[in-house]
This record gives sequence, C-alpha cells and structure tokens, in this order.
Amino acid sequence: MAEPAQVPSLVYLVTGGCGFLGEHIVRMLLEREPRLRELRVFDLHLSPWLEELKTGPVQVTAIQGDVTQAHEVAAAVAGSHVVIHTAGLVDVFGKASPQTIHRVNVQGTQNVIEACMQTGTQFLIYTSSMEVVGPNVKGHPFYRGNEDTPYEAVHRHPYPCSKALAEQLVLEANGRKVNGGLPLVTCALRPTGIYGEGHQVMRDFYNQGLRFGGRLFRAIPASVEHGRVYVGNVAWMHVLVARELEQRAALMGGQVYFCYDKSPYKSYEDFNMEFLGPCGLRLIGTHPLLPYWLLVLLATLNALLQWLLRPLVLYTPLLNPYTLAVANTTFTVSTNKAQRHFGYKPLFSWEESKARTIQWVQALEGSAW
Ligand SMILES: NC(=O)c1ccc[n+]([C@@H]2O[C@H](COP(=O)([O-])OP(=O)(O)OC[C@H]3O[C@@H](n4cnc5c(N)ncnc54)[C@H](O)[C@@H]3O)[C@@H](O)[C@H]2O)c1
Ligand SMILES: C[C@@H](CO)CCC[C@@H](C)[C@H]1CC[C@H]2[C@@H]3[C@H](O)C=C4C[C@@H](O)CC[C@]4(C)[C@H]3CC[C@]12C
Repeated sequence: MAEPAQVPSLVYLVTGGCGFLGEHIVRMLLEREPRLRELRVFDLHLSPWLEELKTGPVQVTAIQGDVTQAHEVAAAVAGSHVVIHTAGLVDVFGKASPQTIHRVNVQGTQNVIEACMQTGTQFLIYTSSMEVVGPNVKGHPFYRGNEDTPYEAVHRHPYPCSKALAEQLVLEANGRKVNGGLPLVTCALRPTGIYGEGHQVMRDFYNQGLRFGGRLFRAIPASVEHGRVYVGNVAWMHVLVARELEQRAALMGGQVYFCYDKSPYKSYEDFNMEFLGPCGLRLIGTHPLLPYWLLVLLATLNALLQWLLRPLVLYTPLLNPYTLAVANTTFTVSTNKAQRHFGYKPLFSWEESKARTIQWVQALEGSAW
C-alpha cells in the first residue's frame, strides 16, 4: 500500500457496505480516512443513501454484486489497496438454509481471499464474530475472557460454524504471496453483540413491545451477562486496523481482535432496556416469568412451526432453541489487545453510544414518542 501521501491516493473496498455495520464503516471511512481517493461499496442490495455520499471529495463507487460469484468479487477487488470484508448472512433465525449460509459466509470469504491474491491487494480485514468462540453447544460461560482465554469452541449451528470456518481461511491466508510477490496481510475482528442505529434485532424487540402495550416480559435471568459493543466503535476499529495494518504487519498480521468498548455488562434483555426503557417500554418481571423448561418447549415449538410452515411462509421468531441457549449463556470479553497492538480506544463513550441509540429508536416508525 502506498506511503501515506499528502494527496488522497488509496482505494478501499467494503463488502457488505450497505448493511447495519457496513454503513457505519463506510460513513466512518469518509469522515476519518483522509488518504482515501476511492471508496468502493460492494453489496448484494445497494441502498439509496449511497447516492448522497457521491457529492463529496472521495469517489464513492457503488457495486451491486454477490460475494458467492468469484468473478464479481475479483472485479471489485482489482486495484484496491485495502479490503474490509463484512458481507455475510447474519442468520440465527432460520431465514436461510445452512447451505446458503455456508455459501455466502465461507465460499464468499474464500472468493475475497482469492481475489486479493489474484489482483495483488495486500490488506484484508475480516469482520468475524464472538460466535467463533462461543457460547458453545455445552453452554459454558465465557466470563470477561480475552483473545487468549482457553475455551472449548464447539458449534453445531450453521452461522457460528460458517464464521469460524471463514475466520480460519482469512488467518491462514496471512503471509501468502499476492500477484506481484508481496505478502497478503490479514486480520479478523470479533465483535460481540453489536447495537446502535440500524440494528434490526433491537427494532424487532421494540416492535414486539409495542404490540404488547409497551411491555416486554423477562425470559432471561438478569445474572446472565452478555457483552455488547456500539456499532460506531466497531466501525472505528475497522478504520483503525485498515490504517495501521501496513505499518504493523508483523505484529497484526494473522491476528484476531475482539471489538470492545465501555458498554456495560448486562443480560441481553436488560441491556436492550437501556434504550427501550427511555422510549416508553417496560420489562415485566425481576425474574424470568416462565420456567426455563417451558421456554425450551416454546422455542422448540417455534422451530417445529418454522419447519411445518416453510412451504407456505417464512416464520422466523426471535425465540428458537439456538437464540434461547445463546441468550442464557454468559459471554463477556475484557481485553485491551486492540489498544496494545494498534492504539485502539473507543471513539464513542457509553453515554454517547446510549444517547445515539435512544435517538434512533425514538425516530422509528410507530415510536411511542
Ligand atoms: N450484528 C451483530 O451483532 C454482529 C456481531 C458480530 C459480527 N457481525 C458480523 O458483521 C458483519 C455485518 O453484520 P451486520 O449485522 O451488519 O449484518 P447485515 O445483514 O446488516 O449486513 C450484511 C450485509 O451483507 C450483504 N450481503 C449478504 N449476502 C451477500 C452476498 N452474497 N454478496 C454481497 N453482499 C451480501 C447484505 O446485503 C448486507 O448489506 C457480518 O459478517 C456479521 O457476521 C455482526
Ligand atoms: C429469549 C428471547 C426472548 O427475550 C431472547 C432472544 C435474544 C436473542 C434474539 C439474542 C440473544 C443473543 C443475540 C446474539 C448475540 O448478541 C451475538 C450474535 C453474534 C453476531 O455475529 C450475530 C448476532 C448474534 C448471533 C445475536 C443474535 C440475537 C441473539 C441470539
């Protein structure tokens, strides 16, 4: 990659750039990467807001494409200095088949790696996930763990399996020669549960609360901690890694980094209420209102219904055996590896992250505000 030049000269590609995280990465790059000459946004579904970004000094190139199509990926990658690969199927609700999840998340990532090798792009940042680690199928808690904490990562669900395989491909590709003979430098970022403006699951919880007269009913013990991270800080970490990866290739190449900030450790439901409470919703119950065995039965019935209804309609409730198990297993990280390796510090405080998310929820359609 060219030396930091006075004149903007770099070309970045963001796959999945129209998604929840992708949009924040795209906007953050335009705001905070002065070396950018061109920003390519590659996505299966291009968003209308891209048009408003084309009026700035950086050339924003919208590319409608599919990461499962190697030739489309290669065309998008050719000539780029950095690829941020965040495209993927984030599906734990049974919307896509296991085969489709694998095809997009694993084969799609392989296509991105091969495109970098073929076209000579040296720097690849992959958006991995906490789920590469856990929670595992045995429900073992991961309490304030870090990148080196021993943990038995055992997965059966297609989504975490696909993220683990894709991350492994990316890390193994580090150091391979790209076209032109220089080494490929890769690293993987592992966000925990991301929240913030545009988070569809938060929107689903809010709508569920509105349907029940402003009430949500506790299903998860308050003692089960889930690590969450604000989308703006995840985007910032991607921008920082992309900036530092060349200068610190020996240290950062082939590494994984959890994404973290000062968001408090709380149960998934209690954390959501930090935003939904100020927007008029109430969480009923200080303890789960239903016994766990009944929740398991309801989740299983949801899975059965999904299977029975599939020929007619896609039934994808929040509650299924996998989401119940994940929600009921403590998974929190406590690390400073990103700070030690490339000087990461959260760009947004907890207070700012909370205020921005509340403001977004309040602006949602049908908001109680
Ligand atoms: N949301 C979270 O809590 C979270 C946490 C950790 C990691 N991640 C990871 O972050 C990344 C982005 O997640 P998100 O929450 O923004 O999801 P998202 O669904 O909002 O965004 C994914 C984007 O990828 C695009 N995409 C999907 N299939 C594609 C294909 N075949 N070709 C090209 N583009 C395709 C989608 O159109 C979408 O714009 C994913 O890789 C996900 O695994 C998300
Ligand atoms: C029992 C239910 C009724 O209250 C609660 C269901 C909550 C679940 C829908 C969510 C609990 C944990 C979430 C996951 C976690 O935040 C991390 C993830 C990793 C990321 O890569 C993708 C999203 C997710 C799997 C996220 C999905 C939603 C939960 C399972």
